[in-house]
Formats: sequence, C-alpha cells, structure tokens
Amino acid sequence: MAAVALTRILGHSEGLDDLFESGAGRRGTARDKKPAGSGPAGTELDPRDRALARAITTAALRRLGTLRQAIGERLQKGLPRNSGALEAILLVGAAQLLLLDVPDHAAVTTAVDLARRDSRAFPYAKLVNAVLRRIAADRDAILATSDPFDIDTPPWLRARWSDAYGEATARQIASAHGREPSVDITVKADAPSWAEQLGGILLPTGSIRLTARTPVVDLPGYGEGAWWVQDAAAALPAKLLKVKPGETVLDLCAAPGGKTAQLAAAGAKVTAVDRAEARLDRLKANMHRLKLAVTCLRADVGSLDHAPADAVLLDAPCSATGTIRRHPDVAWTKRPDDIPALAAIQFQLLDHAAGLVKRGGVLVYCTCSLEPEEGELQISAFLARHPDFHREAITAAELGGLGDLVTRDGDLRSLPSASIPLADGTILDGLDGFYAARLRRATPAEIN
Ligand SMILES: C[S@@+](CC[C@H](N)C(=O)[O-])C[C@H]1O[C@@H](n2cnc3c(N)ncnc32)[C@H](O)[C@@H]1O
Repeated sequence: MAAVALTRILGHSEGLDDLFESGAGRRGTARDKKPAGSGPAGTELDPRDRALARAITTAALRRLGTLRQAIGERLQKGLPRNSGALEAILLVGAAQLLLLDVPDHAAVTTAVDLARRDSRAFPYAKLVNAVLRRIAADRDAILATSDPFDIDTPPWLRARWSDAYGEATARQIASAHGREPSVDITVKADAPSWAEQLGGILLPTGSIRLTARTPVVDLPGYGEGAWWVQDAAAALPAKLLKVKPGETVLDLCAAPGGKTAQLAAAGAKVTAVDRAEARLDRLKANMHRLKLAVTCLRADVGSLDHAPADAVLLDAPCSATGTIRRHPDVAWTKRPDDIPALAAIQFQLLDHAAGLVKRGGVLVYCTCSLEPEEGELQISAFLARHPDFHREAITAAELGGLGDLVTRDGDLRSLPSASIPLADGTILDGLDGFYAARLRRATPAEIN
C-alpha cells in the first residue's frame, strides 16, 4: 500500500491525508476536491498495517531526495522506462532500510515480492534485490552525507525560506522537517493534571507534548473527550481572540475543528463555517466526541452572509508549508505558483471576514504557512486598505513567555526550528510554522 500511496502522491499531487484518511490535524487547501480516481487507499487493511503503510510513506516523503539519490547512484543505467511501480517500490524498500526499524531481509524480500506482482516492474525484480542490498550495505555512509536542506527540500522552497529568514534559519527549518515531530494535544481544562496522567510534558503555552508513542485513541481521556490532537503552535491563534463566555465567535474555515474546540471550550457561542462537506462532517464528529456544542454552517466564506460577531477567526486555506514536519507530502505536491494563487484567495476571504466583525470586535487571521505573502505581507496590505482596523500587538506573555515567536510588528510567527525552553532548563524543539495577526475593528466613537 505504501508504494501505491507514493505513486499517487508523487504522480497526482494527492495528499497523505487524502489517501490515508486520517483526519485530525489535516490542513485544508484551496483545492478541497479530490482529483478524479482518488480516495482512501488500503481501506481493506487492518489499522496496524495501515499505520505502518502511512509511516513508510511519510518517512519516504520526508527524505525523498536522499532516497532518490541513494537509488539513482546504484542504478547504472538510471530508472528503466515504463517500469510501472518500480521507483515507488525501491523508495519503499530504501525508506525501510534507511529510516525505519525494519529488518533488512524483510524490507528487501517485501520489495522483491511487490516487483514480482507488478506486471511492468516484474522484469526488474532482481534489480530491486541488488539495489536494495547495496543500499543496506552503504547505510551509514548514505545517512552521514545526506543533508535535509540540500537534498530533501525542493529548490524553490530552499530559496524562499532563505530569502525570508536567512540561509542559517532555512537550514534549521529543513533539519526540523527531517525529524519526526512529537504529538501535542490541547485539553479542555486542567492541563497540569492531564500532563501527569498522560506522562506528557506541559509546555509553557498550555499544550501537552506526549512522550509515549501509544496510539492516541488508546490513551486515557480520548474516549471521554477530554482532549484533542493539535500542534502546540496551531493552538495559539484561537487563544489570541481572548473570548469570554457567551461572546459570539465566527470560526471561518473551521474544519476539522481544532480551533473551534478551543473556542467552544472557553464558553463562546461558536459558529463554525467550512465549505467542504466531508471536512465539516469530521468537525461535527470531533465536537460530538468532545461534547462541545457548536453551530455548524456549510458555506463559502467569500460570500458568507451572517450577522457580525464579537470575534472572528479566519484560519485561511494556505500552502501549509509550516506543517511539512507532519505532512512531508506538502514539499512535493505544492508548486511555486500555488503561493500567489492562495494569497489572492486569502486577500478576498480577509476582506469578506472584515465585514463580519462587530465594531469594536476582534479579527484573528492565521495560516500555517512559512511564506510571507500568506502572512506578514497579507496583513500589511489588509491594514493599508482597511483604516477601520488596527493591529493589536501580541505579547510574549500570551504565548507562555516565548518572546521569539513575536515579530517586531507584534504578530505571531512560529518556525519548525523553534526551541521551547522549560522551567527546569530543558529545551524542547519543534513547532509547526504558523503566522497570526490580531486586528481590532474601530468602534463608531473611534471613527468619529
Ligand atoms: C487550514 S484548514 C482549517 C483548519 C481548522 N481551522 C482547524 O483548526 O482545525 C482550512 C479550511 O478551509 C476550508 N476552506 C477553504 N476555502 C474555503 C472557503 N472559501 N470557504 C469556506 N471554507 C473554506 C477548507 O475546507 C479547510 O477545512
């Protein structure tokens, strides 16, 4: 199944979650519709096999450049033409040999079997055996010489991040993308006690970082709806609204509902809006598990007709380049042209969202993108064309004292290379890349 998934992701720009149908934490894109012929693969597999197939696919995408180079250097005549799933089979084998804890013989035998079962890869079964055995023998040298920035990051992203953050930081971002991220959760209440029960680490921002690799559904509190999976950086934008019980909130582009749950748990009257039916269904299921009451509305935010709210959160569709640690497919499925196209959509959604904020109310705009056009530049252009809004600077204290996450303008900018200092002196690494700005709409008195 991992070979099928890789072929589909690399060939058709489908996403990991589209194929493995995981749900939690999936970042939506402008293209909510799946390409023809797509759909969850391997539904016949049991959950453990499915999880393994996902782990192999994720590892292969995380270090795709390294694996392709290792394979290419061991194919004297390059990849044969019309060889069906041969490349995907080699990638799956190499990922297991180099990156996962799979015995060499099992990885090689499985790959050879896969080649024998594919009519076009069949003639190359012996080649698969030879290439993978050589990769196993050269494992240490391959891993010692491969660099996630130089090899595993597409050149256009390398250039963009170097321009935006400097090459040294861009290298640290790529290095963070090369490591498997921890699982963070948000709790409805009583984070210190849940951190203890789950054996996790309470982060200064209030999220809990799990340390065990137990499937989340088997952990205490999951079934009873006490918490949900959410990257610690993704949990920050909803907090910036500082909602009070009973306030009305429009959560725009809400599915699968991580931020909706935070707002509802804070006691706000939340209307969650998303245009993708399947994603909205997932949001409803999540709220049901969490026992949180939320009004759900299927609509396009760009033409949403709704009474203005005390607070509006716009988690706009974006390139999701801040989530490559969790979704390494993004590095290979996104294209340079996607950035201006998404920025144009964000521009339009932001303008419409502005009209849904009560006078004196607050608008938080956020994206999980590392690209300034989807963050800082989007907001400076918005403020220039909306004089009735001003930026309300975010403080380090609101982010658990993590001052490095606050920009000079007072916005939130987290990077995958972030370090999180704990009270005991330990430093944890890694957050998803997020941008958020808090904007206040002037009251009538302020305007006059
Ligand atoms: C970044 S995800 C939202 C993540 C969500 N806020 C959370 O915290 O779980 C973006 C969402 O925007 C939705 N979306 C994209 N364009 C939209 C539009 N024009 N109107 C409404 N929803 C849209 C997608 O379906 C996707 O669910």
